[in-house]
Amino acid sequence: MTLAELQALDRTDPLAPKRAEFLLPEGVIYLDGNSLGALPKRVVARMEQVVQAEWGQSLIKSWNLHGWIDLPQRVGARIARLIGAEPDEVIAADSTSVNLFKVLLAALELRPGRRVIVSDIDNFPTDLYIAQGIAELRGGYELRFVKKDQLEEALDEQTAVLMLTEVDYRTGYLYDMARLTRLAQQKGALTIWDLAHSAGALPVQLNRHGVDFAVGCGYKYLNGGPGAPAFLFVARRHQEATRPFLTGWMGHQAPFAFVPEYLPALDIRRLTVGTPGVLSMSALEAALEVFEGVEMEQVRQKSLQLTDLFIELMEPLAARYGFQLATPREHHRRGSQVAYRHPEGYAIMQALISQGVVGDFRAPDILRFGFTPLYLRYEDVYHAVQRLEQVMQSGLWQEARFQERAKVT
Ligand SMILES: Cc1ncc(COP(=O)(O)O)c(C=O)c1O
Ligand SMILES: Nc1c(O)cccc1C(=O)C[C@H](N)C(=O)O
Repeated sequence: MTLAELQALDRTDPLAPKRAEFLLPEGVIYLDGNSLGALPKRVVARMEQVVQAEWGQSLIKSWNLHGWIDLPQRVGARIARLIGAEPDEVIAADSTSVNLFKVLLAALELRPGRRVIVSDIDNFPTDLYIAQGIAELRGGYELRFVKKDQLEEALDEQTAVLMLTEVDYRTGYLYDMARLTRLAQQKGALTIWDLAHSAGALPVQLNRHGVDFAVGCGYKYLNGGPGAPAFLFVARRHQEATRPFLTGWMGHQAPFAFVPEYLPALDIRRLTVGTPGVLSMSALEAALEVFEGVEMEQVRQKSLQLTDLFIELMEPLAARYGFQLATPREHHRRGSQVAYRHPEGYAIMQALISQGVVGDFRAPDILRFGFTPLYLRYEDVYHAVQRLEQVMQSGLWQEARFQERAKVT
């Protein structure tokens, strides 16, 4: 497609007006919203209000006056709409890792006779680390971490939990949530889905597929800001039996009764622990307002068009410079990112970033490009590929080869 054709597409794109709701640096094409979402303008205004007016003027009265105490549930309810859940099944809290710890421990308790946790060996490491920690804490568990194509046969009558990330953080591979949930449940196991790379990126249907538990990030496609609170989902049918083990006072039935005995809250609040981070929760709440009036099907349609376009425009470069597509071409197996393998991936990405196209690198050899339909234009995809071509043609990437690796990639 030509640049003029892509600009015409941008003019008729129903999501195009959303871009103006973000603060984006001039001249930068941001393809890393799958790691840290861009800044919604309304977050800036909300921060000003929460800090100056609420904290500054109303001080402690704000917990009631400005609804600080209900933020985790309010934010959870907004996320619920995006992931196919009911408002009372989702709560914002802690980090994804901590939430995974809470729901994995609770899920194992719901399957007491079973001793196996199944996951993908290529899952995001924190998920695997949390399972390792829990297995050590509880003792007697087998961690069955296998390749994607062995997952099905790894499930058996000993399996307590199948724990997966819906979109593979490296390749963008999108799991069949419906099928894997069904297969696990047919064996009597429970499912935990990590939605870090799917919430806000594509339509998720937790209840339609009968998912038991889920967790996810607030700072990627939900744009809540660095270290934004994460969220967790517990299907209503499990809420009463789900035991909290991080039994902090915010998960108590009556936190302000200050009684010595722990009694879990009667609803999903039992999976909260301590005082919510009001500033970051407020930022996430404001960021989620950007999704008002947006249907996830719309987002998905544009996301697939953007990623299709990128793959298409990359074909000649892939052939000439040896980029190997690591992301499935099939729409139903692709998340909202495109990844290429290249032995010089790190240097190439550093050079590309220096030219204003921000993607990232994942060891050992993956160049990763995230596509966020709320603030990306079709035109951006064209320019991103052009700049990559310049980086390769000019040999600029070779200058980055011997640079020291950044601490955070
Ligand atoms: C799939 C997945 N799960 C979990 C995390 C980490 O979550 P947190 O740092 O909020 O614990 C990430 C990214 O950081 C991720 O990609
Ligand atoms: N959470 C991150 C951080 O604190 C620093 C740098 C990157 C991140 C990320 O989110 C990484 C991301 N989960 C990934 O898919 O690689």
